[in-house]
Amino acid sequence: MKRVDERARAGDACGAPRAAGSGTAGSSAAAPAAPILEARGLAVGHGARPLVQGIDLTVAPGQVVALIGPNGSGKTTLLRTIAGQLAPLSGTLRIAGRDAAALAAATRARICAALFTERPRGDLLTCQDIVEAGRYPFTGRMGALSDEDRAQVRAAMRAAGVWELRDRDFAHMSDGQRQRALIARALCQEPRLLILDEPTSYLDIRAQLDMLQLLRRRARERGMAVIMSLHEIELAQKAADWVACIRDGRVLCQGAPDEIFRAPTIARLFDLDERSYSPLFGSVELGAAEGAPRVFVIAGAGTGARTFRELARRGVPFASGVLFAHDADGILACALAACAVLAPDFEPIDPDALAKARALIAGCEAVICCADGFPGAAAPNAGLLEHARAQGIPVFDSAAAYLERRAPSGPCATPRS
Ligand SMILES: Nc1ncnc2c1ncn2[C@@H]1O[C@H](COP(=O)(O)OP(=O)(O)OP(=O)(O)O)[C@@H](O)[C@H]1O
Repeated sequence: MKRVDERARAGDACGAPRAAGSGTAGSSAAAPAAPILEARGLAVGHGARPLVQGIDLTVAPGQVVALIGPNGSGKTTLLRTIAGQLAPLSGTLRIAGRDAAALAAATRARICAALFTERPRGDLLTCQDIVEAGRYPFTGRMGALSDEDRAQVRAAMRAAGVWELRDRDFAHMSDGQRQRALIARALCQEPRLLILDEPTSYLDIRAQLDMLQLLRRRARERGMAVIMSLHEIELAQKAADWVACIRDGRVLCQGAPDEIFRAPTIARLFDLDERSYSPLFGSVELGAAEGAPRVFVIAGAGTGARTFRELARRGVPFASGVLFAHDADGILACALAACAVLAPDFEPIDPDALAKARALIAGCEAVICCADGFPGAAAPNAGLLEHARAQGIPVFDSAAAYLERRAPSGPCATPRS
């Protein structure tokens, strides 16, 4: 148990760790713990030609680092290099303070566990047999498990939610169940550095959250460091302490999630329209329907979300306003509306914004009013409803009501009083 205790102390000493990275973000005031992984000027690739180069990355004990970037950018290649499956092309790579190239396989296996997307065949093996393989770096030549090893296996299987499946034929488990078993195998290896390639693949949303919470707990309580690639950027935003963005053969930028998950950075990394990414929710929307607005939606305080999404799904371009900029409807309208009229939060709505909204209403075939009322600073929006009625523009109370009465290809057929 000495090994575990020492590691736990390393985690405690680490506190809330922060990687040095390449300096794109600020630095912690606390003395940094000795890094478990340190790359300087590292180049990785499959042949002589580097795929990603100039990689400066530091991972401290207890830290969860996410690699994000488009398909084929080299995240797996970097992880395979860290795991020792590929040799670095140039630069330095140090693991637990030692040159990674000089680490014997057995030594590396006592420091690092890795899980990639390939699956072991597992013919004639049970789920527990597969997980037990994670203890082999610590067993003797014969591979006999001690009571302590078995306890570690049981604890890891329980933590990963596969203890109940221990006797199942591994080859006949579902993809998600196998993924959880392989995570248990990696965890029972008690790595100081856990290397995971797309660990959330195959997992349902509940299992994804459970797994990421488990990793965070291990990082916090035992000082285990994690470096993983993630395609779900909203999960990376929530689970990682540090995020490295890989694209165009380099680490485009790296930093704490608050620094990375901003619309311009994510839009540039994935070639997205800036408006479609919401840093507040960490989510990506499908985007606005094309064309001039046909409907004007009066909403606010989250009352418009269903209507916005329904119109977007049906390909109906819409405008909305006047919305407070950081109201949930204001944020969503920025992504889904052809035109959103916004006002500063908690301030009286500016007459210019109201005039703009009235002009948009005049160009629409219908108004959908989702708002229950117009309290406080939203009071002037009541005038928009009156304006629509005075203009003879039909008013509906939901997207469904509007879509039902709309002529298939023309303007709205039946006005609502
Ligand atoms: N064994 C290999 N030999 C040669 N090239 C390879 C090999 N494996 C991957 N590549 C290439 O290296 C590039 C980077 O692949 P890699 O799997 O590292 O990207 P990734 O960022 O993990 O992608 P994804 O998000 O799609 O999983 C790709 O162009 C890929 O075709």
